[in-house]
Amino acid sequence: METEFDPPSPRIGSGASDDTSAMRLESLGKRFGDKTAVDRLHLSVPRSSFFGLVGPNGAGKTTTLSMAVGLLRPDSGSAHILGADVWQDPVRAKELVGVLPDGMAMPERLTGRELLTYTGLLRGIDSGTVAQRTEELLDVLELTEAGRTLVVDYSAGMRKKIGLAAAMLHGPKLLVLDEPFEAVDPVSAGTIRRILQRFVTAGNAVVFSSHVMALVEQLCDQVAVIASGRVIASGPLDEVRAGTSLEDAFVHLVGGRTGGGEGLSWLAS
Ligand SMILES: Nc1ncnc2c1ncn2[C@@H]1O[C@H](COP(=O)(O)OP(=O)(O)OP(=O)(O)O)[C@@H](O)[C@H]1O
Repeated sequence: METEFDPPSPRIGSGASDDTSAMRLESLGKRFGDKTAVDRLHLSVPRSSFFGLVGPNGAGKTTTLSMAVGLLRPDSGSAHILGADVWQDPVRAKELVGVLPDGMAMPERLTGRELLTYTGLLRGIDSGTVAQRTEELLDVLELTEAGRTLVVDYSAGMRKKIGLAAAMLHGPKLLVLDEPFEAVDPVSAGTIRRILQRFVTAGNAVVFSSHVMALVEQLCDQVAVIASGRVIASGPLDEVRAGTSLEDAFVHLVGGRTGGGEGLSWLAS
């Protein structure tokens, strides 16, 4: 297991020629005013891995993932996706990655089907392939009916699913998903899990953030814990949880408070 005090592992190299990582972040930094959201963060995601990113609220997960995929410009450091520099070679990097951002802004006045068609054509995919993939994705994600509904009328879970479909449409090699299971019903969550597992089995990689430790334990072979904008532990799931549950390891690593029963006496009276 790597901790922030360990020397960088051999996986964390430098330069685009190191192609052993699906995603490699080096000394990534971002400040918002006085607030350091991401603090010289290093992270290496092996190819063919199902990688879970966990951390307390405000730890910097969304900011990190946004910089990793080219949605937010870092103040410092670099991000590579399968050897492509996200900020020097954005077109190549964006061919390789599919992204489900947190709270993604969507064209609200399109139907789900139109959204996927528009996304595919913008990606430069021929219209026949776009039409075929669109129908397949709508079917698999149980959105066939919703394909005729305007996105503005979608529920939170439907938004996640159509966002995931849009992320997968161009056949990326890496999926970066911010809270992909949030607000998704259990049946759809099972479908998404199976789709992602097949994607990884085929040699691709998934990075996703979640607050649901049981889900991360169930799906991921690799995990990183982020706190205060830094990776405080990273590596194979079994090494990070070190014989305990991931939840216990998480609380231990981030120094969680065990209290909560004291105070708020007015509420319990
Ligand atoms: N656009 C912004 N402007 C100012 N501060 C920001 C902005 N985006 C994020 N932050 C701050 O940066 C820190 C990291 O936020 P971030 O959203 O990356 O955390 P997170 O780990 O994804 O949190 P959560 O688990 O609650 O979603 C927080 O303190 C947040 O308030």
